[in-house]
Amino acid sequence: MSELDKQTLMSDGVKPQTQDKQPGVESEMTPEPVYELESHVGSGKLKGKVALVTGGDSGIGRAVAIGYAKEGAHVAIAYLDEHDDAEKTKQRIEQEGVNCTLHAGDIADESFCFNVVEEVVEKHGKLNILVNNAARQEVKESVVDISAEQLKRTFDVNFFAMVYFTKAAIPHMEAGDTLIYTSSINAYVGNPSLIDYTSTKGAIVAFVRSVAQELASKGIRVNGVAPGPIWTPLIPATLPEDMQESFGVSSPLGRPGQPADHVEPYVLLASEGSAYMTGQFIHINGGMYTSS
Ligand SMILES: NC(=O)C1=CN([C@@H]2O[C@H](COP(=O)(O)OP(=O)(O)OC[C@H]3O[C@@H](n4cnc5c(N)ncnc54)[C@H](O)[C@@H]3O)[C@@H](O)[C@H]2O)C=CC1
Ligand SMILES: CC(=O)C(C)=O
Repeated sequence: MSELDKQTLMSDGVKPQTQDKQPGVESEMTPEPVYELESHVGSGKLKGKVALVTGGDSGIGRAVAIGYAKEGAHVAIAYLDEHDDAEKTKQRIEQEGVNCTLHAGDIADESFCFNVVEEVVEKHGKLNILVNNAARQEVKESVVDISAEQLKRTFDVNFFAMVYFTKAAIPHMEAGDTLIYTSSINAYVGNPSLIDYTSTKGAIVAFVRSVAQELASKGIRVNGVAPGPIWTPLIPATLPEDMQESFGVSSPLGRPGQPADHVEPYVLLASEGSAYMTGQFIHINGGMYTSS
């Protein structure tokens, strides 16, 4: 049994629970997600680098932000308004002896995205790693129930914001720097109750493959991660309790994923260990989908 299985023992599934606002709050979850493992001992893979992680206050982004700090990177976090989660993450990052800055605001606003990048470069002097990870979702039974407002908001936050951050970051990046995007298993298998969300995740896959080709000649690598069912605030904040009943237990590995399952794959994509990878996606889904 892995350390993660021992710590979480969620092979019976999650206890369905609801939060009344999105983004959800990690400290209100029972059990709280596992975002850090003792088995991840930093070895300076990102020493002196500067990383910006959107959605880095909680869930997958928090795990990645702390993992990068353990590897020696200074970290900036963009998030909407979950200030308690963000402060807790900042405190943990600073325990690693690196700097952390918090940038609260709505990434649907293009000027906010450009300002965050400028603030990061001003404060830290450079930007080496951009993790485009923040997202939202709303369950609807049918495509005909998706309002124009929901469709626009989901694309604004999940896809257009990633494009804004990418455009803002590239002028500050050089050979060896990396861009990383969070997609979803849903982009590969479809999801009839998250059609707009799933479409944004498909757009991200196409975007990564295209930008990777553009930036290869500059030595800037562009990759992504496609998580499966992961126990994060997004779940109680957006999925009805009946959809949480079987969350992750039908995966071949028999449990929901945890944010901590993402740390070392995101470290790999940010570091020299993946020097010959670009335009690729790593699938973290307990074996629920096996392809590229
Ligand atoms: N939890 C899961 O089962 C899966 C999650 N993912 C993806 O993982 C990524 C991270 O999500 P989780 O860690 O699951 O949840 P989370 O709720 O911890 O993270 C979502 C983040 O997005 C940020 N955010 C949302 N709207 C924003 C806005 N308008 N402006 C600024 N920030 C905003 C929130 O502040 C939050 O930090 C997302 O891209 C999600 O689509 C993909 C597949 C499965
Ligand atoms: C699989 C997936 O993307 C969610 C959020 O459920």
